[in-house]
Amino acid sequence: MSTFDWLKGHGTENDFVILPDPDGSVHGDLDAELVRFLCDRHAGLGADGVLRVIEGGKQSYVEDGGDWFMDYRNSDGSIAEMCGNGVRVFARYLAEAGLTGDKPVRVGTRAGVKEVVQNDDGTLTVDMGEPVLPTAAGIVVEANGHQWPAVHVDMGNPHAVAFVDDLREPGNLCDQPTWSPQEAFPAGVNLEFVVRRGPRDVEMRVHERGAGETRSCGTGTCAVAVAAARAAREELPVTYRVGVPGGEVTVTWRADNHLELTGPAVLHARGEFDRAWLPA
Ligand SMILES: N[C@@H](CCC[C@H](N)C(=O)O)C(=O)O
Repeated sequence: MSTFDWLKGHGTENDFVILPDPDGSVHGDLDAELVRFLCDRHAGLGADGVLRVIEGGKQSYVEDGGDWFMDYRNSDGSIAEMCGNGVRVFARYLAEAGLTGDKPVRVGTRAGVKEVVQNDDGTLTVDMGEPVLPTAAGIVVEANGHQWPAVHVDMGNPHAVAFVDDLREPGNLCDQPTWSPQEAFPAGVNLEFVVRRGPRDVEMRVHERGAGETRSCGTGTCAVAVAAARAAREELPVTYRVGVPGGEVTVTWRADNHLELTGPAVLHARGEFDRAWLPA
């Protein structure tokens, strides 16, 4: 097929191109070059990542694809296990396309199945599962001539959380911040820089693996809430407000050790793309 449908959506301004592909036949294995082109903010549609929508039973990437499988790609074409803002936008798309009912939708990801519910106030809540805190200590993150100790939190995808005095300290984040030891994150890492604003209230910036600085990162907000709650020796359950450049979300670390992420998700454009427009 030379043309295909696309939509755009965002969650706290972490933005995505959505590619409906119910039986997986429109995009095959999804070419990394096509992803890079679609995400290009000058020559393409512009986005932090791509959410391909495949029926759970029609994909072959994971054992349990849920009701619908979210095939997530970063803007550089790389594959990521999970995306906390993306999964809400994904569920919003399913609802607006009439593909789900009132029940929670089970979204398959490379980091397991995530249940998403729509709330009466228009937000969506995702059960993000349990955080993993690898014991490795001594991780140091460096950006803009500053160094900070960082906490490793795995949310299905890898995060390093650094508490800073001022969110301006990491600079413009155009360059990839570095970390050591390198072996701590052999597959790369998402880096969060955080300040405390008050009790259970934090603000962050993020440099995403495979995308650069973005205006929000849902898995990153969960990693930050975990790092902040542990540092404050909070008892579970505990809820954090996490501010990001593109808005705010809430993260509840439940007594059963699961994290619940609640935030907005909107669709804001749609169209048809002709493969003939791809650069030769
Ligand atoms: N923006 C996402 C995370 C997307 C994947 C990430 N860049 C990675 O490579 O792990 C979110 O909202 O969680």
